[in-house]
Amino acid sequence: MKIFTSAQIRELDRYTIEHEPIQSIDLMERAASTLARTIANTWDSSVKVVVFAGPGNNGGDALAVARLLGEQGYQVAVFLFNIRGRLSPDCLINKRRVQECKHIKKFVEVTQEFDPPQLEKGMLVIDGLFGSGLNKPLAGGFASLVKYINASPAEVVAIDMPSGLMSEDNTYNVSSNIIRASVTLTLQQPKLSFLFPENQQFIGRLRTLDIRLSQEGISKIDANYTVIEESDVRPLLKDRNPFAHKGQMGHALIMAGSYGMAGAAILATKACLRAGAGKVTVHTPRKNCQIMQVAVPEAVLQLDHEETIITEAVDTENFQALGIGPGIGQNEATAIPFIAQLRRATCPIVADADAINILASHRAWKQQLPKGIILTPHAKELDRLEGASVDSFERLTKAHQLAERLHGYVIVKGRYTAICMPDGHIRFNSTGNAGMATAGSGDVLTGIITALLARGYEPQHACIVGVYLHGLAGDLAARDLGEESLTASDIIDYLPRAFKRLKE
Ligand SMILES: NC(=O)C1=CN([C@@H]2O[C@H](COP(=O)(O)OP(=O)(O)OC[C@H]3O[C@@H](n4cnc5c(N)ncnc54)[C@H](O)[C@@H]3O)[C@@H](O)[C@H]2O)[C@@H](O)CC1
Ligand SMILES: Nc1ncnc2c1ncn2[C@@H]1O[C@H](COP(=O)(O)OP(=O)(O)O)[C@@H](O)[C@H]1O
Ligand SMILES: [K+]
Repeated sequence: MKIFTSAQIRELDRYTIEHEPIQSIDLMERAASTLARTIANTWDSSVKVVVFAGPGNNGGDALAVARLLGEQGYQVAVFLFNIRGRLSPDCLINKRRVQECKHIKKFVEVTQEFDPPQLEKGMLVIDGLFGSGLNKPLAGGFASLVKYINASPAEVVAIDMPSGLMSEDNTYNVSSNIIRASVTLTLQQPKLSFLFPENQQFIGRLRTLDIRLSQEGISKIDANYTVIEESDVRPLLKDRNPFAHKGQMGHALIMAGSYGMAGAAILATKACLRAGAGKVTVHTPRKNCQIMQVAVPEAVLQLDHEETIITEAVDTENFQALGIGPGIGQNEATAIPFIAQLRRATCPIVADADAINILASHRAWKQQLPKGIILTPHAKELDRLEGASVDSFERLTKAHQLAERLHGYVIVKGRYTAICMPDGHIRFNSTGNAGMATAGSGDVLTGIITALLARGYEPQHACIVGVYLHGLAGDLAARDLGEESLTASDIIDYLPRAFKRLKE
């Protein structure tokens, strides 16, 4: 699914109007009837409704919703904010329709002074002040109105977007000037800012309503952001040749673990085997020998000559992929061979966890990374690597610039893990759940992506399939076990079911 910017939403609007063809006022009516139907399905006509409409098309939608609810017997009071004496053409038409509607008993057009209505518990506020046309954060009277609504005990339904929230960049926004909705009814497609954790407080429960914008327009407009869906992943999966032998299924090298962190090596290695690699060799400190042999008997051990940390760079000619970093620590005696290893590797690489922390404390090394490298930081690791960010948008921007600079892939892990591609595209994962917020989940992802690279997946496909499968395994595990008790090992245990589901 594509995520469009506000400029692209306007373009898609225009495309639909021109090619369906449909009058823009009728498109607004179509959106409004979908909105009104959804509201009526949740709140019956005993609820008192207060509609706040702005001067643009978001306000136009809200006015049309007010009229439609009025016609269905809801008691609706409408406040239209027309401070500059300028309404969008469709907002103006809907203002007249509301004025003519005998079911709307209270209609106030605010041009200067505003005497706010009493908002009580049990009332429903419809927020139609601003949507995707907001061009700067709210201030002044609108900011005061937002604060007033937020302070009230009434429930708030936002049309398209909570007013005050920008579609993409909220870096310089003021959170107290943004509507906190309990439900957001967004039109056609979620907006980029909805994917960020800090914005969930504004959005509440999100519902995406299909208002039948042109499918042809949607496919023609090239989006920089997309959400990965199952239908994107299925065609990427490789078959296993019935005559396959393990030598053809990819030999992966995992460099992981230090004494006390053998678990990271175990999780990455097990996940790598479960994700289909033909053979997995683990390079790990000597002291991990016994535990590795017991925990993952399928893996081949390559022991470092040091007891407790990794201190060697090794030949990768016999391997088709290298996964490096989980639990390796940040000792300088590990850091030096680590960068040597990256320079020396002849196969695709996934670098995670301490690998990223080492790079963060040796900034100059970032220029020496091989092209096509896959980095898998969580938000904090990315902050260490690229400097602190004030919000997710800024962090995503930095990740995407890093991917372009490195000609590599930067996977920022989280609820909607973002894969930043070297060509500037960003693909968001849709699978996964809060049960996966548990130590070791990231090590499992490293193992999975390493296996896919070893199997011969193109790096971009290994990233897409890897994050999707990882989240899907987590979702299938959570369905059976619940989120609370989920462990990283459960994600590995459910990988077979995730593959099976995608291959069915
Ligand atoms: N393709 C779609 O998704 C459709 C969108 N529609 C609606 O149209 C909306 C977008 O309409 P518009 O482009 O008219 O934009 P909005 O209605 O979101 O806002 C634009 C108006 O707000 C003013 N404005 C912007 N920022 C401001 C600020 N910081 N302070 C004060 N005033 C500010 C602008 O000058 C303009 O008058 C969507 O959010 C949606 O509700 C629907 O009508 C139907 C189709
Ligand atoms: N709330 C969540 N929703 C979806 N996925 C999540 C959530 N929390 C964590 N995950 C996933 O779990 C993994 C956690 O990785 P990471 O933070 O590196 O953990 P660790 O360092 O403990 O292994 C990531 O792939 C992330 O996307
Ligand atoms: K709104």
